[in-house]
Amino acid sequence: MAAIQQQNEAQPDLEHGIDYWNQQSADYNGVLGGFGNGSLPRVDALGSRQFLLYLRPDLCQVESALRLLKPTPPSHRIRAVDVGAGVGRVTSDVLLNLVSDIVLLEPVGIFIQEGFKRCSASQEQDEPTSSFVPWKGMKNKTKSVNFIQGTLQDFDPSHPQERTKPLGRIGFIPDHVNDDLESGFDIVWCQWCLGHLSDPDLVAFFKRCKNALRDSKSFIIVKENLCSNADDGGPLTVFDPDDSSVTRSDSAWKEVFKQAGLTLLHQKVQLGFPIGLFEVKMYALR
Ligand SMILES: C[S@@+](CC[C@H](N)C(=O)[O-])C[C@H]1O[C@@H](n2cnc3c(N)ncnc32)[C@H](O)[C@@H]1O
Repeated sequence: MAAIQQQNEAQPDLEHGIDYWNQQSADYNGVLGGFGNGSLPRVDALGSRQFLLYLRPDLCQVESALRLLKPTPPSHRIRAVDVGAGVGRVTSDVLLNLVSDIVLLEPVGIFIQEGFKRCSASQEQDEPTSSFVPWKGMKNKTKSVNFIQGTLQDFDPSHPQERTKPLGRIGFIPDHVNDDLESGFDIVWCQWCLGHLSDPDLVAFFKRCKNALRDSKSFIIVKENLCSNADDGGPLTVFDPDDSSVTRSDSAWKEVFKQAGLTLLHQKVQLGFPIGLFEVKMYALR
């Protein structure tokens, strides 16, 4: 097993990370480090949707089936979990376009409350109140978002409500809500939050996610910043003391995937982001 080189010895600190995010504004600008008002959110969401549809072209059919079969939803509902979800940006702009049920996990109170508020408001109103993409399927209650406050370290997607604080479900309510939550996920979406975990915590988290995949078509998506590999091409991480997170190189990510027993199905660099940012890559794993 390759040793991961670090530019310094510091490791992510859970409380420091959460304190940092508590100081940011509960909006796209806050969760995107000041890049919430330009093209980045739209480019990011389009890249993510393309990546998902490459892996699961059938998700388009789920969307059209939901429209055609209203008000009776199709028997096979596609379920995703959006972890470290901030104000629900990925949920609203990526996942609700393509899947039927989402569990949104976020530890920071101001972020998850904002996501919950926007999602509730979209049930009542004909048009979204902001320039955000509407929460598709919320108004007619064909889709659902389940809000859970908790950390990646504590979260077990096989038992989403253990060691977390369930805040409520908006939209579609199945007959057996708890059974539904415990029956595994088609997609686990992890974006711009895994740097808050040390390697051992991340490996353990991935193993729990792998166990919670619903079937042979299910996968985990990791969309994260990359630093350069070490000079010899080996894994490297860079620590950021501001938010107490690590940025991993491509080799460092692949080393962690290997330790977690995950197979890489597909990978793609996100294009079109402003110059000067870290490279961002999407990995699909099972
Ligand atoms: C850069 S924001 C990204 C939010 C969202 N994934 C997005 O792409 O819009 C990082 C998020 O990670 C969350 N976070 C930080 N530490 C965490 C932890 N230990 N467990 C879960 N989420 C965490 C923060 O609260 C914040 O919402």
